[in-house]
Parts: sequence; C-alpha cells; structure tokens
Amino acid sequence: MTSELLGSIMSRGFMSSQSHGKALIEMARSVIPPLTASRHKGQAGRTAVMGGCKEYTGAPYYAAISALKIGGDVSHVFCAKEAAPVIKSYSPELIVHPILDSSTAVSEISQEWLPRMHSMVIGPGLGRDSQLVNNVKGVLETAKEQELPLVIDADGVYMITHNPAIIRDYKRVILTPNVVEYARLFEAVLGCNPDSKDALDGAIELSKALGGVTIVKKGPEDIITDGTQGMIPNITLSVT
Ligand SMILES: NC(=O)C1=CN([C@@H]2O[C@H](COP(=O)(O)OP(=O)(O)OC[C@H]3O[C@@H](n4cnc5c(N)ncnc54)[C@H](O)[C@@H]3O)[C@@H](O)[C@H]2O)[C@@H](O)CC1
Ligand SMILES: Nc1ncnc2c1ncn2[C@@H]1O[C@H](COP(=O)(O)OP(=O)(O)OP(=O)(O)O)[C@@H](O)[C@H]1O
Repeated sequence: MTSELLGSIMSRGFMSSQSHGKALIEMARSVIPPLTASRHKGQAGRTAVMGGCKEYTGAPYYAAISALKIGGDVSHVFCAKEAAPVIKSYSPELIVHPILDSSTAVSEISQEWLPRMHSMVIGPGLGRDSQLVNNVKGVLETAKEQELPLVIDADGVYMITHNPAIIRDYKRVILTPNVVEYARLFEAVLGCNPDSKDALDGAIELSKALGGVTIVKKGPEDIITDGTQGMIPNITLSVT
C-alpha cells in the first residue's frame, strides 16, 4: 500500500467518524486497486514484516499473509535464521529472509530491500533479544528516511515504549497496542496510568505527546487517533 493510499484511508476514516462499520469497509475497499491487464505483480503493494524469532513464528506469518489476503501483491518476512524454515513451511506465497539476527542485517535490508517496499510492519513475534531489536531499530531509521508507512505492533510497541524518540514526530507510523501494551506505552510517555473513563481523550493526548503518530488502541472498543481527532469505529454492523 502506498503512503498516498494510507493517507487516504486515514483522512477518510476520520471524516466518517460518525458513520458505522459499513462505511469503513467501503472506504477500505475503495483504496484497493482494481485488477486489470495493464498491471503487474507488485503494483498493488509490497510489504515487509520485521519479526519472527526462535519462539514466535505464527505472528509474523499472520501479519504477512494478511497483507496478501487484503489485496497486497508481495509479502516479505525478515526474521531470525531459526524462524525462517518454519515460516516458509506455512506458505509458499511468502518471501522469507533469514537475516534479521545477522551482523549485516541493517545494511543488507536497508540497501537491498527497503527501496523496493511500500510499507513495513514491525514487531509481530520479534521477541526481545537485544541483537534483533537493535537491528530493527537500524532498519527503522532507514525506513523513516525513505518515508515508508509503518505499522508497529506487539514487541515493536514494547521497543517503542523503551525508546519513544525513535518514532516521535514521524507521521507515517501506526501503533497498534493491545490493552497491556497501551498502558505500558502511556506510562512511559505521559508518566501516569491511562484513565479508563476518558479513554478517547487519553489516546489523543498520547498521540499528541508522540508528535501526532496514529494510534489504534485495541480492546473491547478500538480507538483510532492521530492526535487531532479520535474515533471509536463500530465495525460490528459491517459483518453482515
Ligand atoms: N504464534 C505466535 O507467533 C505468537 C506470537 N506472539 C508474540 O509474542 C510476543 C509477546 O507477546 P505477549 O502478548 O506475550 O506480550 P507480553 O509479554 O507483553 O505480555 C502481555 C500480557 O498481557 C496479557 N494481556 C493481553 N491483553 C490483555 C487484556 N486486555 N487484559 C489483561 N491482560 C492482557 C497477555 O495475556 C500477556 O500475558 C509478541 O511479539 C507477539 O507478536 C503472541 O502474540 C502469541 C502468538
Ligand atoms: N475485550 C474484548 N472484547 C471484544 N473484542 C476485543 C476485546 N479485546 C480485544 N478485542 C478485539 O480483538 C482485537 C485484537 O485485540 P487484542 O487485545 O487481542 O490484541 P493483541 O493481543 O495485540 O492481539 P493480536 O496480536 O492477535 O492482534 C481488537 O482489535 C478487538 O477488535
């Protein structure tokens, strides 16, 4: 997905904050390019997933395969060496690089692969091994230089909790914390626990403190904010 499409989703998402799930699904559908004979593989999106270690192989698989299932053309997974054969065995559709724990990971991924990517997901099944995390931080710096849209989830959110400066003021990032990840991030950035009574205002405040990054807080009710506006999408109505 290009950054323009991402921007389109976000702006139209906020515009439709009063509407229901059906409108959100329509909005997402409208930015998926049609299949035509003039297009070739890759034009509908090339995604890189940074995650997958000895313990966790399912999470990066689901992130990468989901990008294909919603219309993307090519999904790469950059993971630790031990995780690669396992992730490859889940699907012949994924391109799996066993290099995220290598000493040359940052230069190899940054120079050879990032210029070809349209978006990047950081964190699913990444774990907390310092070499993996440091390599991901290095790759993230290059991704920012290239203005790549980023989604940061799971252990990626943990990484940001300990280094919020890495993404502060970078507008093309979406953080997707669950309840526990959100509470940790909130405490780290704002120095107090989130108030469940003012969940929407709290999320807006957190986004603002991070320079307007987009936050999708997951929970019984999801909250989406870019620090200027917030919405609680009602997607249950869209299922039928
Ligand atoms: N098959 C896989 O590859 C899996 C990989 N995972 C990866 O494992 C890594 C660590 O994830 P963890 O989720 O263990 O993170 P943490 O080690 O930060 O643990 C978070 C804890 O919070 C709890 N929690 C979550 N939502 C909660 C809620 N609403 N209320 C109260 N408690 C709640 C969880 O049960 C968990 O014990 C991530 O990188 C993640 O992607 C896991 O998500 C599970 C599956
Ligand atoms: N208490 C809840 N009631 C209903 N739906 C929930 C609840 N908590 C989470 N969800 C739904 O599950 C989605 C994932 O949230 P969850 O808290 O499981 O995040 P997660 O631990 O990061 O999971 P995953 O890694 O699978 O995304 C949310 O976007 C929300 O739609």
